[in-house]
Amino acid sequence: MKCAVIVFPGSNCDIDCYHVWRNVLGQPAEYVFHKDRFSPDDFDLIILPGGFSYGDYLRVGAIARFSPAMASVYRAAEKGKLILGICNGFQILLESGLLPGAMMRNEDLKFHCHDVYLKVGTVDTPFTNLYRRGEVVRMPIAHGEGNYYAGRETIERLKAEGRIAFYYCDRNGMVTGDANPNGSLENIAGILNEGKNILGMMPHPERCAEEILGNTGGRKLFESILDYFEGRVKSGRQG
Ligand SMILES: NC(=O)CC[C@H](N)C(=O)O
Repeated sequence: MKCAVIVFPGSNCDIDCYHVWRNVLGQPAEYVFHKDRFSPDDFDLIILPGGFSYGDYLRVGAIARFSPAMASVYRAAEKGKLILGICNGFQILLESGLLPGAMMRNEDLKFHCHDVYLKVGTVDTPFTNLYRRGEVVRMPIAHGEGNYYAGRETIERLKAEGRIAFYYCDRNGMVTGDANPNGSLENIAGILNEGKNILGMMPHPERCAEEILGNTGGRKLFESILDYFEGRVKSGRQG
C-alpha cells in the first residue's frame, strides 16, 4: 500500500511518518515535496505530517493549503483516497476545507507537549477499525493551536454521523474538561470527513508506534489503514 508523505517547508514529523509506514509496517513510502504535483492514482494513502508549515504564518495551515502538492491532494480526496492529517496536517485539512471547522490558539495560550489519553469515538472507519469503540489510548500531543472550533450544527452533524474519531479523556476514559488540554469543543481531538476517507487529528500516532518509544498506542491506527486497504475489514469508503 503506497503512501505519500507531503513535505512542506517547516514540516518536522515527515521523517517519523515515513519511518512508521516504511519500517514499522513494511510498506512503500515516498516523500512528495510541496512544490510537486502527482496523480491521484500514484498513492493509496497520503499523510500530511505535523510541523510548522510556512512558519505557521498568517494562520496555521493557511499558506500550505495553496501549495501545488495540495492541488493533487484535493484530487485524490475527491477520488476517495485515504488522507491522514496529523497535527499541522489536521490544521491544513481544516484550512483547505477538506474537514469542517477551524483551529484556534490553545485556550491557555501555551504550547502543550505531553501525553494525553484519547477515547476512540468510532471504529467504523478505515483509520480506527482495529481499536475497540470507547478504547482508551495514550498518545503524545505537541501543539500551540489545537483548540478545535466549529458551529453547533457542524458539531451535531459530526456526532450524528459518527465522524468524531477521538476525544480527549482521562485515564479512565471520562471525557471531562480537566482532560482537555487545549479548550477544544466537546474535547474533540480528531474528526473525519463525510466519506470517512479523510482523518485529521491533533495527537501524534507516529510518535507512539513502536515498543522502543515506550508506547504503541498509535500503531493500530496505521495497521487499521493497511487492514482496510487489504480488504480485511469492510468500513468507510475505498478509492
Ligand atoms: N506538532 C505540530 O504539528 C505543531 C502544530 C502547529 N504548528 C502548532 O503549534 O499548533
